[in-house]
Amino acid sequence: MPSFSSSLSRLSYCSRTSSPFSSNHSSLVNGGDPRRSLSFLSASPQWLNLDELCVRSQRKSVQSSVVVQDGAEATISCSAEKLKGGLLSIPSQEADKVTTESDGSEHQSTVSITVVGASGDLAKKKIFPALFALYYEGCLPEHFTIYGYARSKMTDGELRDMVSKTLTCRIDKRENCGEKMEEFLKRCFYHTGQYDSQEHFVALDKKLKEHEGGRLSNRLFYLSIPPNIFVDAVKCASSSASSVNGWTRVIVEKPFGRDSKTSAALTKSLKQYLEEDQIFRIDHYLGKELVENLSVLRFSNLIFEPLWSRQYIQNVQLIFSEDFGTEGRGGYFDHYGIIRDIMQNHLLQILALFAMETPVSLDAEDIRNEKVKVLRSMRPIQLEDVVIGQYKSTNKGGVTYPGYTDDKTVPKDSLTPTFAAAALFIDNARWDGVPFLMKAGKALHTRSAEIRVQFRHVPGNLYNRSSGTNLDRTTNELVIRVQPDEGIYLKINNKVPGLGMRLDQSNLNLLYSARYSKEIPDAYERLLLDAIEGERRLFIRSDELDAAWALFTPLLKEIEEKKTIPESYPYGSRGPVGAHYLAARHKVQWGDLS
Ligand SMILES: NC(=O)C1=CN([C@@H]2O[C@H](COP(=O)(O)OP(=O)(O)OC[C@H]3O[C@@H](n4cnc5c(N)ncnc54)[C@H](OP(=O)(O)O)[C@@H]3O)[C@@H](O)[C@H]2O)C=CC1
Ligand SMILES: O=C1O[C@H](COP(=O)(O)O)[C@@H](O)[C@H](O)[C@H]1O
Repeated sequence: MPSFSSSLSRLSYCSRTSSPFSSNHSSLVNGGDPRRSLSFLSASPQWLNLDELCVRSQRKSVQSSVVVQDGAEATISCSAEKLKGGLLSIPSQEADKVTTESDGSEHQSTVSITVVGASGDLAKKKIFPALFALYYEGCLPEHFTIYGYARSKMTDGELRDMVSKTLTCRIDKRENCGEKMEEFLKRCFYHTGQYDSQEHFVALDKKLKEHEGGRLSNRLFYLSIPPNIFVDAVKCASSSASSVNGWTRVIVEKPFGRDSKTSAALTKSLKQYLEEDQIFRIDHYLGKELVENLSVLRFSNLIFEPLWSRQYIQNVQLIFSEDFGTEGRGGYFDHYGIIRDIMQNHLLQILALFAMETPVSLDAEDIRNEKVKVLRSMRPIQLEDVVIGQYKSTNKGGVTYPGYTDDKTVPKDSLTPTFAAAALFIDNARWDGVPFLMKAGKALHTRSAEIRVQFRHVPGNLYNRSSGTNLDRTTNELVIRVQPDEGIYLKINNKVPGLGMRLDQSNLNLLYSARYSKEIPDAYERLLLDAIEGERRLFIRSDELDAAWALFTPLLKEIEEKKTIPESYPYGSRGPVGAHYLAARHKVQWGDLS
């Protein structure tokens, strides 16, 4: 089967790297006036013409040389307002370039990645392993350095020991893995510092410069720290350790506030030190393979797009469940609860991607514009359309599973929901009246995340008369299984083979592990690579965030003010029964339970 791709996307996992950071490569876009055509080297070549570059760089001071078609250098200069806080002063895409000097030599760029909060759980579990996977796949630039930054005292060697314990080799590619790990670890360093100390960030800057060796330096900071110290760290990183000649970007982990007000305050504070296009708000669900595939499924298959509306779809279900509790994260979780932890971000982002209109292009801004429109068209969520639950201790097979409030970091009288189900509506022409049901819970019977699309019944019920099959009960269902066992299947009705006429329901099944031998990259790999490349499509823009909080804040406030008591459910169960009544009120049956 031939594979295909657009010029902006990866052909396959990291084939976009086959060139970019290591080779000199200049070509013409536009096909027109060569002086208006710029050539940049970035992982997925991002072609910009001069006008576009100037538009993107507005409010920034830009003056730099670029390579044009004939190999000569041109200097571009767009008007500029000076930036605050000593932040970067040239557009991100530009800093990925390799400039050909007049003597033909190359001035290569380098990327320094600082994991702020490197001693923490997320850094160990996800960030360092993802960076290693990118390195292993040849996705990182030739010149890169990784710095861990945290208050804990550690030497480079101790960081390497810590990191090496969580690095894994891909199942499908074990050759040279040990060697690659060694090479990778040699590129990892550690700097001890406080998050609010300019002095400590100045010292970091000095070390980064030594590694950058005078190259064009690009810097990525990953804030893997609790949210109350985001702003301190951004302030110090931007004023004391941002790049002077390349881009500086900051990946911010959730939670982005806990309601509209706190989220707006966080955005405002971050924007004192960063431009919006430097802020990469991560929602790791957007980096999951099957979530990425959602738009491909819909917009590249003629058979789906015409059905994607209220005319054919009866309801859509977005389901997240985990078969473990808050173990170890109770302190964080109790302040947020499942609605903020999963629904307001992960599930809502999937909903927006699912329901958006066709974007003008696959450009980040075009996609995010469409997502925002969906979020802003959503009907305020009514408390009666929501069920909340909290898991309680249970004993199964002689094993006692703890209840949520048994966690020592959780107050005994906590009303924080660990489960929620909700019916949401999009009041626009495409989705009028279609319930979008969300369900998210911890300590349930299984770990899974899926999108279920239940279609309307076939009118006429022809087979009811001849074979007793009530097609109203066996409607088509499209299931996109995000995890585990990534796959897409469509439930269809078919005839049972034989001389009689009996109907059955079967699955047309695309199971990824059967179809593709290559291991699916972790979401953090995709997102880190995108951040390095300046691809913003899978990151949350501030207006998206505002719209998401505008939808959930009144509901959260009402639940908290009314001190709504969550329905309890046993650890390891299918959640509170209230979720079934909620679905039934909207004439829906949860697909994962039928
Ligand atoms: N862990 C996960 O699975 C997920 C985490 N996140 C988010 O990612 C971020 C990091 O998560 P995680 O690694 O679990 O967080 P941790 O609680 O492990 O914190 C990370 C590091 O920050 C420092 N730190 C912790 N508390 C404080 C404090 N009160 N004041 C100053 N420094 C502190 C510690 O480093 P030191 O003491 O050495 O300075 C710690 O190692 C958080 O925003 C979290 O919400 C998001 C999704 C999933
Ligand atoms: O953001 C979060 O996600 C994890 C679940 O992520 P997954 O990729 O393992 O499905 C969840 O456990 C955590 O509570 C939440 O903060």
